[in-house]
Amino acid sequence: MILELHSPLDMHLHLRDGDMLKLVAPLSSASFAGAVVMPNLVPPVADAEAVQAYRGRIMDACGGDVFKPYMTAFFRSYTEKELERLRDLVFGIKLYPAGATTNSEGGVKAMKDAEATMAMMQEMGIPLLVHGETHGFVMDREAEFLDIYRNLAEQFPRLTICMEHITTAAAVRLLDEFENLAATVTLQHLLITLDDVAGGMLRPHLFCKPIAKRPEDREALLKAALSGHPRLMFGSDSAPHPVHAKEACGCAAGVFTAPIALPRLAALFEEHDALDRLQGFVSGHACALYGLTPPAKTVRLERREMLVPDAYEGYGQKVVPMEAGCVIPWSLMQSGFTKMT
Ligand SMILES: NC(=O)N[C@@H](CC(=O)O)C(=O)O
Ligand SMILES: [Zn+2]
Ligand SMILES: [Zn+2]
Repeated sequence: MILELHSPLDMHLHLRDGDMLKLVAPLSSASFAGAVVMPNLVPPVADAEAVQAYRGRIMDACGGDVFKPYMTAFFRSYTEKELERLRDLVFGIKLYPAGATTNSEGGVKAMKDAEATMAMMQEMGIPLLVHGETHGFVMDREAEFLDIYRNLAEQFPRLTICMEHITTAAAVRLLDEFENLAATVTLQHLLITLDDVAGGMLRPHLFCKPIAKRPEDREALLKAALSGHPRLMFGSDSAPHPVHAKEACGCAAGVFTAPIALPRLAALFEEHDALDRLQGFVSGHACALYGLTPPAKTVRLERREMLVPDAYEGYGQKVVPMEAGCVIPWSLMQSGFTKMT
């Protein structure tokens, strides 16, 4: 059986930089027609020059693959002039609460400091993407942030606000309270709970932020994704860290899923008789919501077993994927169609 996906998009992707970028970019450009690339580099991508330079490095790393990076800038207080330059260069601006996750120390310390920039973004039609976590108890950080989302959605009704990588049933419910809220959900949060991360031996390659939550949260996320919720999109949040940073006492937060994302999503949606909803989840909803016209790219999957490598290595980097060593019943078909001829 062959499944064709038209212009699949990853709406939340970390490509990193340097040698790691060279290793992981082709693993995304092989599967997707484009991706929303996160700006949390060191230093963060926080001005027009940095956005343009990073885009160039990403395109070089993707080789000849048909792949459109939808760039983002790291949220800070921008002047109107800076935003006017950025709006033609970025898909959106990504807000990190200071210290909430990887490379977010330079993020927003108090939401009130962010309001002036958000008001201008609303007028300019620049989407706001948010890592929605407080600094509370680790299992409550997203739930506590929902009031902030509610206030922002009310204060800026014409601003599209994307709740990135939602992990709770409460966030799914909030999605239906405001038309200007959207959300991405990762592969891992449709599959695992905190029990998979820490219920037995601690599994560093399943640790990410926001942390995986309870079974009822996973069920709510899965139900919304399988039902084709029009404002819920796939965003892998594929977040590669070198194996020594994951298999460590202080384990970096991030799950690396880019190479298995589409085959594993096909298996999941097939398991729930929802394969017909996959196209919308990985492309249609995002295109409709944001008015995107991604490059035409047909990605073919076939029902042939894929053995997930123990690691991906190259350019002096080594990254362990989720489900390393496991068998997925779907595979990406190798086809020349995805290369620029
Ligand atoms: N999700 C993660 O656990 N980590 C991401 C950052 C982020 O998306 O929060 C990363 O860049 O490593
Ligand atoms: Zn995040
Ligand atoms: Zn992320």
